[in-house]
Amino acid sequence: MGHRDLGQPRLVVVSNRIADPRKTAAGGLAVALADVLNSTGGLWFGWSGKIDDEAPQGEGKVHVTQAGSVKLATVDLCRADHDSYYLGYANGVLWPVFHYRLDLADFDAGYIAGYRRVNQLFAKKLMPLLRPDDIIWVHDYHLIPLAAELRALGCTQRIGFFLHIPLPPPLILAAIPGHDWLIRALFAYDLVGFQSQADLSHFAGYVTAEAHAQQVEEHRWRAFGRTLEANAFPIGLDVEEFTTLTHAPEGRDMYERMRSEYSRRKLLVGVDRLDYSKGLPQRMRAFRHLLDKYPEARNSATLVQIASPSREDVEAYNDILKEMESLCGSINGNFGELDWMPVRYLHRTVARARLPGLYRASRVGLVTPLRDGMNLVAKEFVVAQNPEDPGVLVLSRFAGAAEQMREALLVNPYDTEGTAAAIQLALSMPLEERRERHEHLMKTIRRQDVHWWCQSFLAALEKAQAEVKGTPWLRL
Ligand SMILES: O=P(O)(O)OC[C@H]1O[C@H](O[C@H]2O[C@H](CO)[C@@H](O)[C@H](O)[C@H]2O)[C@H](O)[C@@H](O)[C@@H]1O
Ligand SMILES: O=c1ccn([C@@H]2O[C@H](COP(=O)(O)OP(=O)(O)O)[C@@H](O)[C@H]2O)c(=O)[nH]1
Repeated sequence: MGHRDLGQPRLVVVSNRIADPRKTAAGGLAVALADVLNSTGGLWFGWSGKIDDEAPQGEGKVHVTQAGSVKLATVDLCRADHDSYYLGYANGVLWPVFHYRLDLADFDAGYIAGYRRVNQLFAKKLMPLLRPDDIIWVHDYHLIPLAAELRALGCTQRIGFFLHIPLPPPLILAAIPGHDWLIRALFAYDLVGFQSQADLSHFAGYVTAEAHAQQVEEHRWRAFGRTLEANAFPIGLDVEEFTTLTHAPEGRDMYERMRSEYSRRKLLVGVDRLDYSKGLPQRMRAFRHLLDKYPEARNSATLVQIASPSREDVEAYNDILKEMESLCGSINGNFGELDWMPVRYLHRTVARARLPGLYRASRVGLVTPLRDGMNLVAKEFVVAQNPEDPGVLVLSRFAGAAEQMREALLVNPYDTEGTAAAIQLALSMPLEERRERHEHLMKTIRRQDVHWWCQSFLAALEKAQAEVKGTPWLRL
């Protein structure tokens, strides 16, 4: 995909997390959007990552810089806004509920006001930067009401929304106090995209049952006086970029080092943010079961688990760190030998440039979330493999990626024995079967890459009927 031509609408991307698109970032959303904007150019607007203790509530300084063909505009947040919007509502309410974890949600009534204030702030700061023919693409659960706030300020441009995380079944969604407000806000967009068909069907179920929406065409629903298009657009990788990274000096160096360190053993690898949705304790228990039940794995399989620190100020994340340390410690204590430690656990972020070498040196990739919007690590692991001697992906059926990646070994991460058996199968899989599975997975990953994702979403948005002028505006 080349830069958007003169005369074509400019792409404006809005997301909470932004990154310099010329550098690598951790977190699937920032990685994917940097890849997209690097090839299209445009404006990327979001939170600066800074907290300004001087700023009053609902206010923040805007910083504008140029990064190659991308203009970056970022806003600071004051502590109270950051805490109620990002830690509170986005990551204390929406994240757990959208990942089916009502038990972890903190329905503090104060959070929603901060969430709304920051969405209003984003709308206010973005408006003056917009051109009449811009096409605006808003990302993720932090910014669901942004289009409605922009519309309230007179924005008539096309606006699309993509949800990177799962959308739960209607009755789980309906547990959020004010859920109707959130879904009503979605109808201010012209197009809403989801990661999977499962998410799309939950959306259809919710709007039909709770908002009495009418389905007017295959992918169009009418409610609150507006018609909205919704569809599934599974996010992909920049396969070329990741392949280049694999063969770059840093990738090769990492590969060589891992191979020589583990020349006598088979490596298993896990790379995740330390998040309860990623199923890390369940993975450790499955690995422990493997060592217990399949003695041939002892002294011959080593699991390298990277757990990148994440959202440490959100209460629901407190326990997982201790649980992981205790599980890894007890596995090493019980099964380790003087010359072999079963688990190498790193509680830190590893630079993305080093990951392909680690993936390529591993016989098994473990991607076993309890729920995940997509999971780009699953795709990265496959792309980094040597096609002549590829490793095997063990993938949770509850990751969005499982809808596309049927040739992985699909597991139920809650089933310790079943997951251990799949790991054992992966460790002993014959070369021919590994090659066949890898070839099929690569075909899908190449066909539905990040450029396909971006082009198909934007093509649908450009076609979506502009119903903005003269629409009686739904006030939130
Ligand atoms: O920004 P953070 O709070 O540090 O969190 C990092 C990102 O996590 C989530 O990523 C999701 O998007 C990925 C790409 O589509 C997808 O593969 C993954 O399954 C999702 O969990 C979150 O949705 C992003 O907003 C965060 O930036
Ligand atoms: O220590 C780490 C951990 C993760 N990542 C990257 O962060 C992204 C994680 O995206 P994913 O979709 O798997 O999950 P998310 O963290 O966005 O929920 C992937 O590109 C990883 O390569 C990284 O660079 N270093």
